[in-house]
Amino acid sequence: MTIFQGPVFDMARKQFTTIADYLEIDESDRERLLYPKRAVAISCPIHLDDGRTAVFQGYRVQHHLTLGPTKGGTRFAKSVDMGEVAALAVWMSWKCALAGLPYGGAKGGITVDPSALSLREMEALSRRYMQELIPFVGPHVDVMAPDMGTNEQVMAWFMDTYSMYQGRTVSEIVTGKPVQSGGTEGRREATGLGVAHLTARAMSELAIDPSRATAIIQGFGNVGSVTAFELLRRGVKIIGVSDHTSCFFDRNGLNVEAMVNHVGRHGSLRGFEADEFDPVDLLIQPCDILIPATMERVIDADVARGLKCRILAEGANGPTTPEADAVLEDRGKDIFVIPDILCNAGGVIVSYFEWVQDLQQFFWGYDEVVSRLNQILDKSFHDVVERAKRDGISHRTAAMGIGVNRVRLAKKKRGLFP
Ligand SMILES: NC(=O)C1=CN([C@@H]2O[C@H](COP(=O)(O)OP(=O)(O)OC[C@H]3O[C@@H](n4cnc5c(N)ncnc54)[C@H](O)[C@@H]3O)[C@@H](O)[C@H]2O)C=CC1
Ligand SMILES: O=C(O)CCC(=O)C(=O)O
Repeated sequence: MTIFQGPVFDMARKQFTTIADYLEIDESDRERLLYPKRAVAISCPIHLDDGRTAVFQGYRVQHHLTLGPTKGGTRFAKSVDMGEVAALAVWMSWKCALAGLPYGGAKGGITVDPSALSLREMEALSRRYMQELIPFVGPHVDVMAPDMGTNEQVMAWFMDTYSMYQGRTVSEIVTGKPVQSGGTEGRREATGLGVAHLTARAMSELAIDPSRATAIIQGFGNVGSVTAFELLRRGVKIIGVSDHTSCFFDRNGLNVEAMVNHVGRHGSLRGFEADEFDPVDLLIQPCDILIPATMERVIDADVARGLKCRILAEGANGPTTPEADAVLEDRGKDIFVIPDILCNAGGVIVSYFEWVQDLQQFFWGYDEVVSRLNQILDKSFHDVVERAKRDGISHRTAAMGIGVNRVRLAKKKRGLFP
């Protein structure tokens, strides 16, 4: 019996079994690699604007501490539970190892609909969450960052709350902060920039001309909107976009800039245009590039059978179920998959740069950040594609295989005492 349960953790467990079989990892070593080292559950009471007190459930899971501090985002969403954040923490470990970062994986969050909170309530909840976690985090223990439902402002509140407790500014306690508060140039855009950069690499592998390519993007938050903008800048036509409120599709291309402005003013795509598309059908429309940038498990076996894209670039974490992966395998690899732990690694890579800059109090310019980001992404992309070709395996198995093996070797070298 384990506290890590539910469909998302099951998915991480199934994927791990596939990788452990591929790497021929001993049965006796498997649990040590898969199960998180630490998991904290907290209650966060806050005063609501109407005077009532509400208690929100929060979590933080630290998957392994073998390579350095743990690292990963904080999610505010209705779906958050221990199983979901544990799976996301496990994926962070493989992601960091694939990119060669000196971190284990972590993830945390609060079960809440952030759109139902006022700004004051959001600040109270963010500060209370960090305050409850102070005994369990630290710049060399566990370093948080943004994820779904959180942003630069939430990171600034986290940093301020931790710093007040320490009696000095500790900017290296979280990443993804505003540049004005010790953040790095480029972190806000990093995940989307990385998704677009790797999508361009995939287009070049498949000899697709960006100026003739079309893309559909599910999710128009940090990752989805920056990816849309960056692909557009590279000449790709964005024909489909959705968020949790609305869905739009136009073969002639959507006005991405107007959409970004609308979301900036209204918080979502609701009311952008009257002419809406059925979100259930969006993912299976013909296009060159499909980018899921929302929740886990949106591409199940049925959706996978219906996909008509040539590149599946996973901006989200865990968008494709293991059953869908099996369908994609059966389809004979006609879709070039850029798996999540490779595709969306730009965020944590630039978070690493932010942490390093904060520790040194020596800051880099935007061009340096992006050039170092692209170097790491290019190497990871090359490693994954070559490993997949060499061993006749999927890109996901190759990416996770590289990540899991690096963690396994690090644990093996350190040994187990007594
Ligand atoms: N922010 C980051 O740096 C990173 C984020 N990710 C992953 O990318 C994904 C998106 O994260 P962010 O963009 O940061 O979140 P966000 O909170 O900025 O945006 C989320 C977007 O998804 C939409 N959405 C939520 N549920 C939906 C549904 N059922 N159908 C359609 N749209 C839906 C929301 O309306 C919003 O547009 C998540 O899986 C996250 O874990 C991965 C790596 C880094
Ligand atoms: O920037 C980070 O530390 C983590 C980003 C994240 O949560 C993710 O890659 O899923």
